[in-house]
Amino acid sequence: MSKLLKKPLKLALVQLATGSDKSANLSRARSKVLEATSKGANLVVLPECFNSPYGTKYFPKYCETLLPSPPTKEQSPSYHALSELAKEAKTYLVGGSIPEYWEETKKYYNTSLTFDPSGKLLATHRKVHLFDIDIPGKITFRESEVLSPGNKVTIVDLPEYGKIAVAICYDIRFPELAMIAARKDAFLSLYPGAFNMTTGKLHWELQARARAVDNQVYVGLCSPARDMEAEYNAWGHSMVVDPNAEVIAELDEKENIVYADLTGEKIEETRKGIPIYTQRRFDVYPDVSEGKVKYEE
Ligand SMILES: NC(=O)CCC(=O)C(=O)O
Repeated sequence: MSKLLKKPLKLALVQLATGSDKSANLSRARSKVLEATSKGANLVVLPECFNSPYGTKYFPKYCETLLPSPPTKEQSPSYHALSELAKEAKTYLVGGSIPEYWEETKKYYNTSLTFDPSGKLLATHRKVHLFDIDIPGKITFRESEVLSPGNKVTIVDLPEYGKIAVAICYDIRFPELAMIAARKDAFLSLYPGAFNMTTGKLHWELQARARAVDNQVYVGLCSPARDMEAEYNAWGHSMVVDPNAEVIAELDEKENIVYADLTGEKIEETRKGIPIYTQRRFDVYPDVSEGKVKYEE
């Protein structure tokens, strides 16, 4: 038996078609998550900003209050919809992300909630690296105009399976998060994410495969479906990459669900063949998972 992934796990990534109607987004997410679990999924993932359009002007309009936890239904309909759905579908559920407003600090965050099959909240990840880029003539985006960053690495223990890491979209460009999680025995790094038509083509698959090959873990990227009528056109192409950095499941840009069967044996086999795990030279460079790291485990 593998120490990292104790038994096989069926992962499902829901590439949801999202729109401007929050309650329609929530009910569409419900039907897709139930579809995924009817096909045997044990862990289901929704995309970044699954309950709203993606864009800085939408964060204040669609935000919900999560603290103090648990919020009331009025404060966060999405929290309750996700919790009830995880329980109804009897699945671990990484609820993509939603815009959060924290009254105490008057700050907005891009926040992901993970629930267990009893509907209990297991973890909260606030996007650590905000998506601020400027590629002239292609795309300019500044999440930091509205959002504040989160401040910790999120590792979630799924007791029957093992540990997973959750981060959000642009976080994938910072290899430290996945590396730290892998060194702390996570078998999978998950990124609800909405890359775009410029950087999606360039870097979406590359980033997924890079995090997998660096750490010899599974990686899952879950995008919204592409909507060419929306202001922000998501790349789509939700995918699962194995510990050997091979893309084992991938969608095109349309709404759909992608599945992959993850095993501990695949991780062990990869690490045995190319044993970077025992070849690291912490006498030459520091281990980024040691020292000053802020975690939520
Ligand atoms: N929502 C995001 O963080 C987008 C990140 C992105 O497109 C990138 O290129 O990175």
